[in-house]
Amino acid sequence: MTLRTLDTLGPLAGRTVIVRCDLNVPLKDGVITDDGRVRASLPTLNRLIDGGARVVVVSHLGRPDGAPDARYSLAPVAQRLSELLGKPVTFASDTVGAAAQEAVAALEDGDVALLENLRFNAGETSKDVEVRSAFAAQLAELGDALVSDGFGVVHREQASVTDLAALLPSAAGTLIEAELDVLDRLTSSPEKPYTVVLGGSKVSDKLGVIDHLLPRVSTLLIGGGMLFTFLKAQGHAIGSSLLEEDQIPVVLEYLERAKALGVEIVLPTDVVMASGFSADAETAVQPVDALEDTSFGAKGLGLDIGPATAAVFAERIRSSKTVFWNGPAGVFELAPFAAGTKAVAQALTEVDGLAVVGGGDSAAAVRALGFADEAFGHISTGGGASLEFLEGKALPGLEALGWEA
Ligand SMILES: Nc1ncnc2c1ncn2[C@@H]1O[C@H](COP(=O)(O)OP(=O)(O)O)[C@@H](O)[C@H]1O
Ligand SMILES: O=C(OP(=O)(O)O)[C@H](O)COP(=O)(O)O
Repeated sequence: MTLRTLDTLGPLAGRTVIVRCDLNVPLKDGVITDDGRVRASLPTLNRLIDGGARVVVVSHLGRPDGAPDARYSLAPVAQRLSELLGKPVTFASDTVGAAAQEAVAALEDGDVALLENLRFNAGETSKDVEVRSAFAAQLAELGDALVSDGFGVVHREQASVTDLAALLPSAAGTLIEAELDVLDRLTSSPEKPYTVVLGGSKVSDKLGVIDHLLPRVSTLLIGGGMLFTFLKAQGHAIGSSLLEEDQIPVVLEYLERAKALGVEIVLPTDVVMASGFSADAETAVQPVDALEDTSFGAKGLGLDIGPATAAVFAERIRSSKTVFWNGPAGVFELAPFAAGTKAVAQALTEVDGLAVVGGGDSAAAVRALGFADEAFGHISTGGGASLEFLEGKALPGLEALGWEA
């Protein structure tokens, strides 16, 4: 079976359509610091509005504990969505119950309501299928059809992502279609040389993707927090840098297999070491066989790839025909450790081919560093989701829409 797309729902004028978006945006003191996911949701929403549907948007934000928590309210998102759509968006203070029902009942054709954070209800993320289905049934009462467009959550088995799709006529929105189109090109017939750049801090989460990618890629560039597990595995002293010791055997096996397959795993030759995790820490660029040879010795933290490594990574990226990048090369949030990530991002913009950025933090990083979305072939709205897709895993939120991997 293939993905059910919007056209399969038929004319939507006058129908009440629930749209499951991923509006999980970063917030600082209640202010949205990167509205990329809201913008990415606009094409589907505008299509439904223009088609005369009554649009009920639902989403999660952060990981509240199944109960209301003001820090995770979607209220600031409702305001941003209204600005971007150029029309009022009614905000309902609950996802189900009277507040939601009233907001939905008041909608005219082409109107939009956003309901409060789905995860304020324990039923959304419950592992108990019955609890989840009961919540999904309450959601289903609010509409006649479901458009699922939250690509960032398709790897989650949650009420609004999977259970709800079984209760209403359902289809994927255009964001999910666009994401799959690009990710499919990365998995089915990537033009070679195909380079994957990995970094970030979720080391063990991401090592699994290497297992699947090794037979498919030409080159793997390893930066970010995960590089230190590789360096340690090769016998280097790494000071107090991020390390997942139990992953050392895994990493050694990858290095062996890469050699056998003729895949090049490029590890840094230099690293920016720091006296502490702060923007005013003392720093020193060190070759990888002398990471502890600074005044801060074994207390030093490796927080970015060094300039020689950044130049090599950039050259490899630029000379590739297909590039996928997940995970910042360093702690880009702090200016002294942003250069590696900036060099990687810049090189991706210069690829003569397909360059894809995947991951919440990687996407936020390129925008924070001043790059325009259009400079890249594609910026995926899902970090975990895009990696699981590349790993070839079954994604429950896509299967609920008819997709078969
Ligand atoms: N050397 C490093 N040590 C510690 N943290 C790092 C290092 N390099 C990058 N990071 C951090 O990794 C985080 C992003 O990691 P991750 O969540 O895995 O990426 P993504 O969301 O793009 O998948 C950033 O906040 C960045 O500061
Ligand atoms: O931010 C998200 O994922 P990502 O950080 O992997 O891109 C999605 O909104 C999913 O959120 P979750 O990981 O809390 O289920």
